[in-house]
Amino acid sequence: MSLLELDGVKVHFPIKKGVLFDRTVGHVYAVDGVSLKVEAGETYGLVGESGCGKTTLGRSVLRLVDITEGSVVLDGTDLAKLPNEEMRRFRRRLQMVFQDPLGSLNPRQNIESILSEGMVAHGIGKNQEERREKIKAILERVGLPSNALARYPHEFSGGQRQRIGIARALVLEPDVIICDEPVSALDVSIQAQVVNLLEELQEELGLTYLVIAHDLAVVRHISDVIGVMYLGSLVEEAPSDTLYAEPKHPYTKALMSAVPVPDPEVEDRRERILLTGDLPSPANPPTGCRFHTRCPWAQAEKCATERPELRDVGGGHRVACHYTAEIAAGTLKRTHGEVVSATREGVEDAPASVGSGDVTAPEQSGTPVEKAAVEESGTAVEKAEPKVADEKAEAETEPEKPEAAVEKAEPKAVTEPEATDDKAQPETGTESEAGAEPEAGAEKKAAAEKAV
Ligand SMILES: Nc1ncnc2c1ncn2[C@@H]1O[C@H](COP(=O)(O)OP(=O)(O)OP(=O)(O)O)[C@@H](O)[C@H]1O
Repeated sequence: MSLLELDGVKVHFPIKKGVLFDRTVGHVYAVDGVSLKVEAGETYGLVGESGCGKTTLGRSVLRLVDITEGSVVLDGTDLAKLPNEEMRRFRRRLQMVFQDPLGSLNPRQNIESILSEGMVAHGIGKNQEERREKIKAILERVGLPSNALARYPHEFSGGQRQRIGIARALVLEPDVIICDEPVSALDVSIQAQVVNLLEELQEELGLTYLVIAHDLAVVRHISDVIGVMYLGSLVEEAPSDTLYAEPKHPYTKALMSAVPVPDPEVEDRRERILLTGDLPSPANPPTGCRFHTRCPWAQAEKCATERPELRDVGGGHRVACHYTAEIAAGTLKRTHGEVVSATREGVEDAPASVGSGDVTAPEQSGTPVEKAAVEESGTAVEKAEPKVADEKAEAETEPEKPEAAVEKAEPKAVTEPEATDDKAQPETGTESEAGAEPEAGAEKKAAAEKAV
């Protein structure tokens, strides 16, 4: 049995109307029947356009959103069926690292307080002394100075704040960490360091990751298995190398065809598949195959009426398409869309994204994340080190202006029913040393996310 197994997970958000919002007039089919398995010690990468339901799926695993249907089984226990109290205990084993490190850290709490909170809630450490020692060790492990304990989130750079987010997950000794866009809010020069850190921690601590990202480069280098999501469901899943070498679903093919060839000396003879049309609304998804409205090979009737299952085509490669074999053999007529030859010029001019979404292709070799791939040589890690030192120096010598930091902590609407009833309430009266007046929304969000 796999460590984490999702079976037919659906998350449908009701659309409410009426003066009291008491009339349900439809649903947003954010996640619409996802089944996947994450093996212990491995990384499952989930990619897809903005709005395809990646984040909702990640949150459903932690039950931060209500699961409409399906099961989420962690180590033999179906989390979807657990009473709230028991689920809270299970949350220690499932931690989340968020995209916006500042927004998910309470600006009024110092790092020791932020990291201790979950430990106290889950009964880790006999006393604060013991917890502090553990926090210090973990801060050191994630590359932060031990004097970080008494400092506040705004005093750190973006990369350091993400390290704090990772440390907050690690102190609870989780089995699975869900990383939601773990590096997309970071400067590209810092991204590889954080990716490297996640990989090193996985090796040392035997962690299991579910990594959600729109950036194919990040997912490729960190994942053992990759799942491609489109409009609430998986359209393809395969071991990382297989998916990149042999994408079979038309949507994945289109994504991959936007990936530039890294070597400028190599002539790129591939065809680029340009998708037509926008991503349909998840409140009104197309019938049949969800992708048929944009698929270059969509065939009349069948694709518009029958929803394809995710079928195993061998070697752990699963594809949800009625015509996988015919498309691979080149025997199926293209019905619409455009295929252009990818001359080097064409590729370089082409945007590294597909359709209306924001799935971005890996950039040319030499980008920080590509460098992370050369870990065998140690080059990426070596290159990353001086920058980490820079980051430390930056935080020690030039703390960010509190006002600017607070501005960055954009409050997002948080609609996490479970989290709000959880214990996490921001401490009151503990204003930051710098006297920053954090926005209430940011604090609320941090409190909700911290409840994970
Ligand atoms: N609480 C909610 N109520 C109603 N609709 C929601 C809610 N949360 C998400 N949605 C909708 O569900 C769909 C999937 O959203 P989700 O955030 O999971 O997508 P995503 O792939 O993670 O996108 P992004 O990368 O932009 O975060 C979107 O159409 C979104 O508007």
